[in-house]
Amino acid sequence: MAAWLAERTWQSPEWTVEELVRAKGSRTVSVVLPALDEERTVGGVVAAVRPLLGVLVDELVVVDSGSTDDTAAVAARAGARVVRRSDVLADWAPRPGKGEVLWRSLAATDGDLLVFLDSDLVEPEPGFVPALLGPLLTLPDPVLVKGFYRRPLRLESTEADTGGGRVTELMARPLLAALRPELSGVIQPLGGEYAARRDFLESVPFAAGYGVEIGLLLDAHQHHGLAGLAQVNLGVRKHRNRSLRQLGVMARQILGTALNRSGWPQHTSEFTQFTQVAGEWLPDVTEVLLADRPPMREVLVRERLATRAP
Ligand SMILES: O=c1ccn([C@@H]2O[C@H](COP(=O)(O)OP(=O)(O)O[C@H]3O[C@H](CO)[C@@H](O)[C@H](O)[C@H]3O)[C@@H](O)[C@H]2O)c(=O)[nH]1
Ligand SMILES: O=C(O)[C@H](O)COP(=O)(O)O
Repeated sequence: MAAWLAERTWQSPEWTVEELVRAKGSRTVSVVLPALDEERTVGGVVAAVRPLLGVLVDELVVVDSGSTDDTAAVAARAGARVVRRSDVLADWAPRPGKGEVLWRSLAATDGDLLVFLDSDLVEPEPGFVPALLGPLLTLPDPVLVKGFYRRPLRLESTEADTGGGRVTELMARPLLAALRPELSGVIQPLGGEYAARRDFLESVPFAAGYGVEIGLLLDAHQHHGLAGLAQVNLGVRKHRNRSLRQLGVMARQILGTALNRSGWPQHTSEFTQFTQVAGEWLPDVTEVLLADRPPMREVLVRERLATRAP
């Protein structure tokens, strides 16, 4: 792990866009933003990537996860192509959650490399995309490049605040240390800003909901070893923070995916939390979906066969 950390961690990524365009050659890049009700922030994230379109980036797609606000219109106005989750894979009824739209994005785009960025980022940096692409474009072995950053807990936090990433620090990193200690050098295992090779992404299952990042990390390591992973410093990341209660459900989903990848299969789970109503503590049960979607390569082969059938 120490050797990987030294060799595959870029503390100050310095690739220029020109260098990366040269290294890219004939390969293509799709940038994908999953979005559920992000009308306030999605335009800013699209605007941060838009200047790279036609230069380093070949397509910029917002995959809408069933928003009921103005996310799709705002994203389109800012210059992204908007894909609704029901626009692709018509035979697969959409499921809720982030993993579902990332999985569908593989069928909605055709870049050789994909970059995922969350659309709730506040003050996103234009340098995120070039930095994430650097290791994929300049080295032969990485298949997955994770971003890392300082994470303030609140948008209004001071410069020194590092209190964010509660699920990351209190669950995901301890869990990896127990289940897959080789991955202890990954600074932000859950981060939503990462880049990957399409051939890798199409070869693995996609976990439901918020399990998708830990699933991809564990699978990249399982199939490609530490050499398949890299991480780059993206500076500071601010986002819309969720409540502790919402993070509890997220943590259950991430735990389910990690256990699925470790020989304890789980497909759904009832997760009970408690709320105090008029002095009484009442249970509140959430059905947590833990089932994976199959590798997209298999799905596309089946789709092609179906369209060829008489
Ligand atoms: O059903 C959903 C839920 C979320 N999102 C989008 O996914 C992104 C991240 O979702 P968010 O709820 O903001 O997650 P975080 O609280 O930021 O959780 C962190 O940890 C998660 C678990 O690894 C990752 O999925 C996130 O990217 C990462 O930022 C945002 O753009 C959302 O709009 C969807 O598209 N569909
Ligand atoms: O990545 C995480 O740990 C969760 O998104 C929570 O992040 P926060 O504590 O910064 O809200």
